[in-house]
Amino acid sequence: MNDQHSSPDAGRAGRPESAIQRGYMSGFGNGFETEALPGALPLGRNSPQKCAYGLYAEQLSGSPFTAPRTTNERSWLYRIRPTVAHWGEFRQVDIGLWRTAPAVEAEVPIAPMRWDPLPIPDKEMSFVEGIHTITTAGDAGAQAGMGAHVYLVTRSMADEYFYNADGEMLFVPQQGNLRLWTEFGIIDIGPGEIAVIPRGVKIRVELRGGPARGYLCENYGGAFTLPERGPIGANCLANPRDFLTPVAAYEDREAASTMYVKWGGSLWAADIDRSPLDVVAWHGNYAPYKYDLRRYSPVGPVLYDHADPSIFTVLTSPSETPGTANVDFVIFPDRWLVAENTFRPPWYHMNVMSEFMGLVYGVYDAKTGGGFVPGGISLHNTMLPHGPDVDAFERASNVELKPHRLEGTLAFMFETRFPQKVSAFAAGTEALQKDYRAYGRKLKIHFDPQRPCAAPS
Ligand SMILES: O=C(O)Cc1cc(O)ccc1O
Ligand SMILES: [Fe+2]
Repeated sequence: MNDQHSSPDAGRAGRPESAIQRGYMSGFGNGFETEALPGALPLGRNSPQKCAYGLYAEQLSGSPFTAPRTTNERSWLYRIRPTVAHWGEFRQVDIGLWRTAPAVEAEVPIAPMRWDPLPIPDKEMSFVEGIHTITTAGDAGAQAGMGAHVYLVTRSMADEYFYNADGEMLFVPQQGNLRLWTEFGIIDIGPGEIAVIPRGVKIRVELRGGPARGYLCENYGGAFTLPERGPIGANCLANPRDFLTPVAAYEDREAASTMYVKWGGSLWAADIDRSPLDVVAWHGNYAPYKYDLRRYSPVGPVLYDHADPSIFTVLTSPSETPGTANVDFVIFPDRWLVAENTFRPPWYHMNVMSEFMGLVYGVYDAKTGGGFVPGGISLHNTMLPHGPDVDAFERASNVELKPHRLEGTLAFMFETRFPQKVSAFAAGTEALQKDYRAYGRKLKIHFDPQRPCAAPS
């Protein structure tokens, strides 16, 4: 745990070195308020002439000042030093395999693509070093689109901090547990959970236990929010109360450190001499959060047919066009399948949105023939045909249709309005499955003009 201790303990000059509070506040997009020292948060105002404890006030704006109320996001941070005082001389450093849209590096085949899980290397890799971009879409500079990455982490960041100016980051852990030390407090996540770190929020990513692998959606567009529920009403899907935002926790710590910033598609580094995670209190609605995907309450067809996957949207990043998401984060969790006289897995389809999929655990019901395994990735790009593999088709066409519980499974999709470009790394890695492009050709012809009745064969 580095040299943080439980709160508060005496450090240099008898001052507490940190106040490490653990805990979360419930709700989505609330106006939260939290303080790690009593009275650190100014009452009834944002900018007192002098802040309590000699803190500095700083506003972090996630939306334009003038955004409508529903999308207006900002927080007030009361910190030991404002961010500008943590600002060293930045130099551009190697960004490794992290790419930012627009990044046209490889020919994108007009074919479905699939990858085996990227192996976790033996060498030491921090979160910042371990980002492997698979696809990019849109244009980060235009605040549209996303990057879809796999992170491989084998070491904790130590005296290293990071913030992303290019997008907010949605973590989808697949293996191993992470502790996200953020300016706003501490978030622990593992497989089955997600976390969202808004654009500009400083973090230090630590391992809790063994190495970690997961997926990361870098959303360049509008902040993720909950989808409308329409006629579903006030309950089910992802319920706001299950989203958890950490309580304030700060470090008052001097140490030679490095601040990394991803800004304009490049990685920048500066030497700093104090922890920038020095926010003693904060209030506002722009803050990181986590969510346990197993709390998701799916709603689906209870009589017949297969509904569009939008029923499983956990979070959506809207674009300016209604109903046309910059990115949707959609999951395929445990649930009952009960539809009568129905081909229950996903249908064959072509989609104007492009689909990046991952598997956290279990088996995905459209791909029962193997090849889409936990930690793996598939890409079904704009208007490219896809659907169940031959195994899934034959099974689901012939199975006796009793109520069936899909158990121990969690697949997800980053679905964007933009076509996805494949990174040179993803196009060239051994993990790319060369034979996946042909899976559709294994489907048999069942057509028989003499047999109008669709009885199972
Ligand atoms: O292609 C996929 O596997 C994802 C998906 C699932 C589904 O149930 C309906 C449409 C869709 O794109
Ligand atoms: Fe699809």
